[in-house]
Order: sequence, then C-alpha cells, then structure tokens
Amino acid sequence: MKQELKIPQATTKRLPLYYRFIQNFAQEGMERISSKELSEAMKIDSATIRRDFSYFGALGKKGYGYDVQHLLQFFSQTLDQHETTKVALIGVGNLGSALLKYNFQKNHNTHIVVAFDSKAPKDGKMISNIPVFHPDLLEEKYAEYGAELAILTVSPRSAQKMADRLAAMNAKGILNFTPERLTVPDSMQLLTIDLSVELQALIYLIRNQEV
Ligand SMILES: NC(=O)c1ccc[n+]([C@@H]2O[C@H](COP(=O)([O-])OP(=O)(O)OC[C@H]3O[C@@H](n4cnc5c(N)ncnc54)[C@H](O)[C@@H]3O)[C@@H](O)[C@H]2O)c1
Repeated sequence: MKQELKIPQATTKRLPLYYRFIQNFAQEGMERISSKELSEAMKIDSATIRRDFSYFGALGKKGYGYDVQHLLQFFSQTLDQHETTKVALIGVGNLGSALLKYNFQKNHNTHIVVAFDSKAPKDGKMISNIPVFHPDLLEEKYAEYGAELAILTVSPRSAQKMADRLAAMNAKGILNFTPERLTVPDSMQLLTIDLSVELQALIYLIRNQEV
C-alpha cells in the first residue's frame, strides 16, 4: 500500500475483507455490484463502504455501482497479493502454536516461515513443519529466512525487548498479540490485537444497544 495515502487504520483493516468478498463475486460471474449489495453481503453499512472506497479515488460510477473486475484488479494491486509476505512468529506457546498450525493456509500470500521460542534448542526444532529457533538466533535466522514482519506472541514481559530487537533489524511491522502497549519507531508499523479490549468493546456495544 502506498505510504503517502493517509488511510484510516479502520479502513485499512477492512481492505482484505473487501478483497475476499470481491473475489467471491467475481467467481460467481458478477460483473458489477452496488455498495448496497456489498453492504448486505459484508454486513458493513453502505456509507462506510462508499467512504472507504473514496480514499482511493473514483472506483465506481454513480448509478452504475462498481465494476467487479476493476475492483478485483485494484485490491489485488493495492494489497500486493501477487507477492508472498514471509512472517516470523516470536513466542510458540499456547497462542503461537495455534497460529503456527493454522499458518494462513487459506491465504497463499502470507506465510510464517520461521519461529522463535526461548524454550527451543539452539539448533532449532520443527513444529508444524516450521523451524523454531532460540531467540539468541533471531537476527541471523530472521534475515536468513527473509522474514519481513513478525507476529509477537511472547509473554508480556518479553514483548518490548523483542520489539526493540525487531526495530533494530528494520523489521517492517509487528502484529502484537501481547497486552503490552509497545513503543516502536515511526518507520515501523504496529498493529495490536488485544482480545480483552475487543471483548470489552463488544460488551459495551451490547449493553448500549440494550438501553
Ligand atoms: N492464549 C490466549 O488465548 C491469548 C489471547 C490473547 C492474548 N494472549 C497473549 O499472547 C501472548 C502469548 O500467550 P500464550 O497463552 O501463548 O502464552 P504462553 O506462556 O503459552 O507462551 C508464551 C511463549 O513465549 C515464549 N517466550 C517468552 N519470552 C520469549 C522471547 N523473548 N523470545 C521468544 N519466545 C519467548 C515462552 O517460552 C512461551 O512458549 C501473551 O502475551 C498473552 O497475554 C494470549
């Protein structure tokens, strides 16, 4: 995605979802789609969809809707779906093991290629067909396996230390599953998935709806 476009994070997070739905529409042979149809399929309100798409210029025409092939090409290019992104996983405990096993099998463009855990032996071991090394080898193996970004599933107390090491190696980004609020340089992208926060937000939405 181009850096110069100031796209809100909420919009950015919806882009892969749009792409997935548009792929389905194309497979069904649909040639054009309205924001209302997209809205009904994706359960996102159509004003949000129109606003999200407006960040990328004129993707559709008033009264016509969106050309499915055009959208497909646009999202494929925007999300760099032709290139595989190699990911490192740091912390292979309960959550990390599950992610390693899952390894984005349905998305052929993202792949965990190497993992690290402080309990792993220095010469590594295989878990779910992926090599897992001791974090002493992070810098060496991260580069050797061509990882671009990292998923952080270490215990909270190790999170900032590992983020600092990733920043020092110019890792492009971190998907942080730990509850730690990490500090990273501006040159690095950071997304935090805090399940407790998401759950609290859901509970808040449910309670507000009930009032
Ligand atoms: N399990 C969940 O459902 C869940 C949900 C949301 C968030 N989290 C968060 O995700 C993180 C992992 O959770 P978990 O349940 O898998 O914990 P876990 O204790 O099972 O696993 C953590 C793993 O990280 C390893 N580790 C610790 N320091 C390390 C380092 N410096 N380098 C490499 N490996 C290191 C440990 O050896 C361990 O295997 C925690 O921060 C937790 O708060 C977990």
